[in-house]
Amino acid sequence: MSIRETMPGRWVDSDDSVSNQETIENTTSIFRTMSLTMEEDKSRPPTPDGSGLPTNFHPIGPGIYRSSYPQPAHFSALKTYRFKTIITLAPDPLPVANTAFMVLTGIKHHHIAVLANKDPVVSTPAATVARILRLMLDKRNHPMLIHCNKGKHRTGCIAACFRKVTGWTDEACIAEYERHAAPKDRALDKLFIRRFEPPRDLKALALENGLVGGAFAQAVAGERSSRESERTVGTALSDGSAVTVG
Ligand SMILES: O=P(O)(O)O[C@H]1[C@@H](OP(=O)(O)O)[C@H](OP(=O)(O)O)[C@@H](OP(=O)(O)OP(=O)(O)O)[C@H](OP(=O)(O)O)[C@H]1OP(=O)(O)O
Repeated sequence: MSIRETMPGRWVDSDDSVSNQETIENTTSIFRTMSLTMEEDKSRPPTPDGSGLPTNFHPIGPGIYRSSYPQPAHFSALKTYRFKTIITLAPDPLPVANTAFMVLTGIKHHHIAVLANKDPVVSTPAATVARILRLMLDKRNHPMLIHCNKGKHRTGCIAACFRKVTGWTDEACIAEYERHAAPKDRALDKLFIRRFEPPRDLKALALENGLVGGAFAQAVAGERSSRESERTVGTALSDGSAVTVG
């Protein structure tokens, strides 16, 4: 069930929202009436761990988080993270409450639609992936939340591409994707991840911004260490070879 079906009548096209002060005041009042507690909001069951956060909320690394679609009931918990940026990968127009939440908390929003990998001949263009990764690799945008509808497939693919840019092996990227998408992990998602070729300029950005190794080191013990990741990405840049990580 898409997010749109769970919140009927609460959608406006993103360009209808917050176009002027009056709109902001209107949406703010709507937001205030709509901000439900976890108990009141039946649009999504309370987060299993009782954290008040969206389901599938996880850190990708210091300053970068991933999740399912935030609901009004999650806003108070999300506020504690003081996000500077939210990237929405689901194509539907934003709910009014989400727009008001971001306006009220001064969050910069990027709405960049990513396609589900359900048809072998249809996938998200490389330029779109690169645009999202460039935002993720810029620490001036952190702390950042990136989300889709369930926080499994589209977010999982983008997170895996981010990992590849930061030097992870294909196997480690796919293992992490599977951890979050199981039991509905998709073969076409994994093919998308394997086929993703990290652009050299994004590798340079990752290295420059300290997003290779360290706290962003590959999680799978016994495989490539964070130092090896740094070497891999660094070598790729110094000798100009196009490195396909993994
Ligand atoms: O298995 P299906 O093909 O029926 O998939 C359903 C739904 O499964 P469900 O009905 O058991 O909940 C998926 O949710 P899960 O697999 O994550 O549980 C959902 O994935 P999703 O929200 O995009 O996942 P994220 O990318 O946001 O992480 C998918 O949306 P699309 O991928 O956009 O097509 C839906 O397809 P449809 O109903 O045709 O729109």
